Amino acid sequence: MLVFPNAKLNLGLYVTERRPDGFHWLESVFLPLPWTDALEIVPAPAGQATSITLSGRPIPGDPATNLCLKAYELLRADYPSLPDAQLYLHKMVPIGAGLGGGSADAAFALKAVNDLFSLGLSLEKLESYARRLGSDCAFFIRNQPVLAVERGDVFEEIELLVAGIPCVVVYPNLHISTAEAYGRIVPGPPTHPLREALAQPLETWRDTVSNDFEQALTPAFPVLADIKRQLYTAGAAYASLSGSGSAVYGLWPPGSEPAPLQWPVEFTVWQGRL
Ligand SMILES: C[C@](O)(CO)[C@H](O)COP(=O)(O)OP(=O)(O)OC[C@H]1O[C@@H](n2ccc(N)nc2=O)[C@H](O)[C@@H]1O
Ligand SMILES: Nc1ncnc2c1ncn2[C@@H]1O[C@H](COP(=O)(O)OP(=O)(O)OP(=O)(O)O)[C@@H](O)[C@H]1O
Repeated sequence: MLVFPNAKLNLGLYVTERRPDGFHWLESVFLPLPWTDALEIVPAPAGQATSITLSGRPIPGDPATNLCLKAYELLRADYPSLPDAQLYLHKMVPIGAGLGGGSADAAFALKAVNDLFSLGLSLEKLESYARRLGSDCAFFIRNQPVLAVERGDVFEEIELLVAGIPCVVVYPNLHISTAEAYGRIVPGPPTHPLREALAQPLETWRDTVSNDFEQALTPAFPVLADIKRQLYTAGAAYASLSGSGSAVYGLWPPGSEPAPLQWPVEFTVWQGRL
């Protein structure tokens, strides 16, 4: 079975409180972004153990710790009749980018195994497995715009008029560790209530919708502010860091087009529509 795990963007992100377990409460809107990896899962030939073959962008760390394998093993612990499998991951979404790429791979692996081996798991059950693999992971089960609260893994419905609008995402080839980024945050309440701010026209978001990681990370990584400035110069109506960075994105009003932009060769840029 071949699936295409997509990335996500955070539209506003407020880290409101540190929890006793070291995690944080947050409030953010998650949007699916059609920038994808490719993941294939097939039953292994007789006598061959479960394995993963990686291609594309190099993933730091031991392949044995890949989140796709972790997802497979998590289900196998509860469904021992699952056969050995071969996983093939072609990585295209930048890592340590705030785009949730690893979490998407894990969530899509859960969904693919559920379909391939007819486990019959409900979306709620898949979400509860996903939560055990990472805070961002549960979002990718339903993979639709939501207001995320608590650890970023509890969702409320939200109506947004962003489908199809032009978007540019810029990854400055800078891996920011999520744990380290949270370590730089001083939690506090949102400056503007997110749901209300996002109900207003796109052009107003610049003044009312922000990501707490931006202020926390920009002193150490001024390139993030440079990219944001360039996106606004190219006509973006709204620009922001995604998640804990380092990807920065711009959104353009419906019917408009980003002005041509020049980026250093080591940057990776995605341009398309939401
Ligand atoms: C920044 C976001 O991408 C916003 O969507 C997410 O909150 C990050 O989610 P994630 O990458 O799935 O994070 P996890 O793999 O669960 O956790 C990585 C590390 O981030 C920190 N972490 C994560 C989520 C959260 N609500 N509070 C935290 O403090 C913890 O130090 C944790 O050890
Ligand atoms: N399939 C995978 N894709 C990416 N990273 C993976 C994967 N499996 C395991 N990892 C590990 O997770 C780390 C990346 O996690 P990290 O949370 O920083 O980035 P991310 O998944 O790209 O998204 P985000 O920055 O939004 O959390 C990598 O350093 C790698 O060791």
